[in-house]
Amino acid sequence: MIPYELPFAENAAAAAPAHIVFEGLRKQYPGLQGPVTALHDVSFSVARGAIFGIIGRSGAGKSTLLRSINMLERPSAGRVSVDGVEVGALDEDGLVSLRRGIGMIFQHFNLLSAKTVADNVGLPLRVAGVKPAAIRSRVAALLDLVGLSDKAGEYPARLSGGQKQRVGIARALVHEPKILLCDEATSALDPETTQSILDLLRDINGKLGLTVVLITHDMAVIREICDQVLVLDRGHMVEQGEVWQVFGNPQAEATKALLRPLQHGTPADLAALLVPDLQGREGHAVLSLRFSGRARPAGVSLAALAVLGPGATLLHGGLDRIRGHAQGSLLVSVPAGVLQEEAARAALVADHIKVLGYVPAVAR
Ligand SMILES: Nc1ncnc2c1ncn2[C@@H]1O[C@H](COP(=O)(O)OP(=O)(O)OP(=O)(O)O)[C@@H](O)[C@H]1O
Repeated sequence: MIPYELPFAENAAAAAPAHIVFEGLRKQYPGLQGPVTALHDVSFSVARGAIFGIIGRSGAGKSTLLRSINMLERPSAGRVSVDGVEVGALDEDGLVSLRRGIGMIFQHFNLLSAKTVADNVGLPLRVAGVKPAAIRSRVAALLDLVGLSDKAGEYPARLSGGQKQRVGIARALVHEPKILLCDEATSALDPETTQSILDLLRDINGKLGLTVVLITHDMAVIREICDQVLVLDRGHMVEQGEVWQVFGNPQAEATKALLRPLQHGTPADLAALLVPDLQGREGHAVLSLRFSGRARPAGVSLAALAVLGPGATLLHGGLDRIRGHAQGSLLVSVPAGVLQEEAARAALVADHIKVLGYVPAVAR
């Protein structure tokens, strides 16, 4: 019998035309001990309507790369194009108009404390000379979009971090941008608030068709919201692709290190029991099964797991669903000698299977 499999959708954004293109981007800053190269020959593109994540450790070059999109940082070499226009070649008026089409939100919100929520959101429109009535209606619509209609008259000091970021998002959207840049937008927030802000960003991406480019050092943010990810390491692009692919089969050391906190390692109590072989004693083998989401995107059928036999025990691990691909790892114990590694591989279609060690019967 063929097990029923849930359908899964491939990411449409991956096939969409490029909205932002980076070609051979290099950035050097002057430093006390000579120039610091923050970006080395970075080339990639961001599809229109995608949520694109840039991740890397501190100092990897994320901010420099993000800020090159609206020319807050000018590259030392190479070019950035938005909608086919090279942004480095724009004159002052061109830059003003480019920046109106690119909203930006920040880790520390950058709100003006002496202005109310409504005034913070409306300020860019006032600066642009928009009439007060039009400002009022636009601000009201945006506060409604971010769920803050009842806070229009409040001052930022009386808002929570999540509410302040919602104001930041509303302000970033005043000029109806086509691109939203998010600079560590959830790094100052607790996990629950982070989730609500990511939900809002996804909602805005869907409703307004915005292209979202975000930088973060947190792989959980990438997993939660992004379609595509680029990994930077000391200014070099070390990995790029669809999020499920990069998570399911990371290649670069930097990616593996960034993913480690999210992975189900071997719990310490179990690791303490493991021996390299049983030396003729009875016991269990502990296997690690890893599923990358490629072979069985819809999930791992219980019928496939049943091949491990009635003596098998699921010990630890789990599957995540990333953009329609189920992936993760399971630690299982099976009576030693009953199951050959190759047989398990063939039956389970696990992408990676490894014997971690053995637990002698007495210690189990
Ligand atoms: N204005 C500057 N002058 C000199 N060096 C700079 C400047 N801005 C950034 N750098 C250097 O460029 C490199 C990349 O910095 P960048 O801020 O882009 O990294 P990042 O990945 O965003 O780091 P973080 O996560 O800590 O913000 C670092 O070595 C940094 O010290």
